[in-house]
Amino acid sequence: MHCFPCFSAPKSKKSSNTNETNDNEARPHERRRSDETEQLEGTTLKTFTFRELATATKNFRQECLLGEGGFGRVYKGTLQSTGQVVAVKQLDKHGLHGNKEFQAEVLSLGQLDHPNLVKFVGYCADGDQRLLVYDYVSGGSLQDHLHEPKSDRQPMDWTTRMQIAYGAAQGLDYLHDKVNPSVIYRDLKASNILLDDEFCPKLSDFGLHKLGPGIGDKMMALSSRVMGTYGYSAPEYTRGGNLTMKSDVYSFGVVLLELITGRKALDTTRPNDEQNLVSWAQPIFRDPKRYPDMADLVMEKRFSERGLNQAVAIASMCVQEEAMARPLISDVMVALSFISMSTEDGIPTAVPILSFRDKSMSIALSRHDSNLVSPPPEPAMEDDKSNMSSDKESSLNSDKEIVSKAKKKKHEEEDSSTESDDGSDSNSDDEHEKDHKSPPPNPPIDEKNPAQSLKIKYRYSWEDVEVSDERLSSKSSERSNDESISSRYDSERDHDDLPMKEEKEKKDEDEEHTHLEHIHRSKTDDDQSVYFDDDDDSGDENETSLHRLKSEVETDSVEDANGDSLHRIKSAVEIDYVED
Ligand SMILES: Nc1ncnc2c1ncn2[C@@H]1O[C@H](COP(=O)(O)OP(=O)(O)OP(=O)(O)O)[C@@H](O)[C@H]1O
Repeated sequence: MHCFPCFSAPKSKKSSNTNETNDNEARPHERRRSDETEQLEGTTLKTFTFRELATATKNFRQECLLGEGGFGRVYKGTLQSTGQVVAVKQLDKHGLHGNKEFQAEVLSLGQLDHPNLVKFVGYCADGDQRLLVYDYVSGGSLQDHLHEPKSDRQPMDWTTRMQIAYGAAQGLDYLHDKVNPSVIYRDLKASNILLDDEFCPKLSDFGLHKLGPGIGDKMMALSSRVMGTYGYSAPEYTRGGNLTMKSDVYSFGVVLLELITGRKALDTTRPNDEQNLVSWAQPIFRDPKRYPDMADLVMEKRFSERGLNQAVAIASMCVQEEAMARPLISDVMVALSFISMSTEDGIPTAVPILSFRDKSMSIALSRHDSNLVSPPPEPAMEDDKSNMSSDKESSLNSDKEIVSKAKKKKHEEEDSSTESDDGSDSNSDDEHEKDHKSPPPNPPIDEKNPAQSLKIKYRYSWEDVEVSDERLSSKSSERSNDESISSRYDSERDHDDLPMKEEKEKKDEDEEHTHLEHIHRSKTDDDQSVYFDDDDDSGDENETSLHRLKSEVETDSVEDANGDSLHRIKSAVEIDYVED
């Protein structure tokens, strides 16, 4: 039931123009035939004939129909040539685009590859038929598991739920942060999160909006696809169609709430004030004592209260009305990595190792240097003398690592707008905007709003953990203006100062609604500790305990086979448990 997907190095995006060859004009050196299926050189993407897919799906027989969504019907099929089981999506004809446009879009889709995305296998553009072929994901959707469970199935336990949330966050983070140009998911919801046999989540339906209804079908587009799904769509999106990555974060928050509560995003069978999950949850967010009441009853309270509090806090941050106040999905992902590893008592013993040797990380480190956009280095380029290398290898060989070190991931700054949009949209007058065109001002802190104050502490600390030396120095000054809490805690530890302690207790009281708290403790530029406050609101003042998270970051550059300079980052995170 456990799934610890690791990152795959994203592929460099090629200009889709180079692949806009019409099927009939295919040049022999670009394609290789295998029966009727063709594989595009340089990709794993295949082109299929209509006949081949008709055979695979028994002529699109009803018994093979998996369901029908906004883009068309989906059939289960078996490819005759390989025996591979696939899902074949037959796009509705009203949304048809020209062959070249279609091919450009699917080729760009074919570049997306991540363990938490449904694998796109290939496509068919035959006459007026447009079909997309995906790996078949056997476990059904999250919607099925949460809201239409089979009677012979055990209800999903807490850890599985959090691992699904973590995996989905990784998939979304990949689309937002790891591919260039970024992809806005647009329609994240429980029915679009498919689960394999081991409950590993795979996001489906990503990047399809360009293949949906065309310009002539604008109204249809607005009503059925662009506006997303009611209950999941961010308020700014439903109101005015303003679509950003933060809209995806909102939808993610709704899914996380569904996982926590077992309630549907929209449930018209419930009383009026409970039909919309977010509206129902909002007043509870302001009253943490009620958090345990939110939990899905089928879990029979088999979860740690602390983990629950943290998960609810994250969800509350994601579904904030104000888009700018929502966290980046990368922040959410890191937070969930800890919660998803929690043991029964809520104390994480380990976090998964994540590998970063790709261009995205280089971009993150040198955000303004476009020359750094280069392919990922070959795996065995340089002897890695540090013990991080063995950690990395083991992460590749095993899905689950119980280790004390873990790789931390990068965070984009709010001003990384150069990567923040779906470039496929960039040359269109599409309805969404760049997520961050300029460094956004921090929204004013509303101390009465626990979600907001949580967010601010949280984001600052994570940025500090992972920034490079160069960035850290600039962050230090920023931090010094905003370190009321950290300096308070630091002084307290260093000097055991009684008045300060009293002040802390008062502060604790003031912040009794804060459940996920990260506090800076910077030692050197690349050796920092961050403390997770484990206060579970048990009321026992003497049992305050903290997880110490120590981060070490190392960077270097190496040359690839072409002599191009590649930047690498190695980072380790150590967690230990300290008594306050
Ligand atoms: N790769 C896949 N493997 C297994 N089942 C799939 C796959 N892709 C889609 N399905 C199933 O096919 C059905 C239709 O899926 P589709 O994504 O087209 O629509 P939807 O998610 O139900 O609705 P919407 O289009 O509004 O997102 C769903 O039951 C879905 O779970």
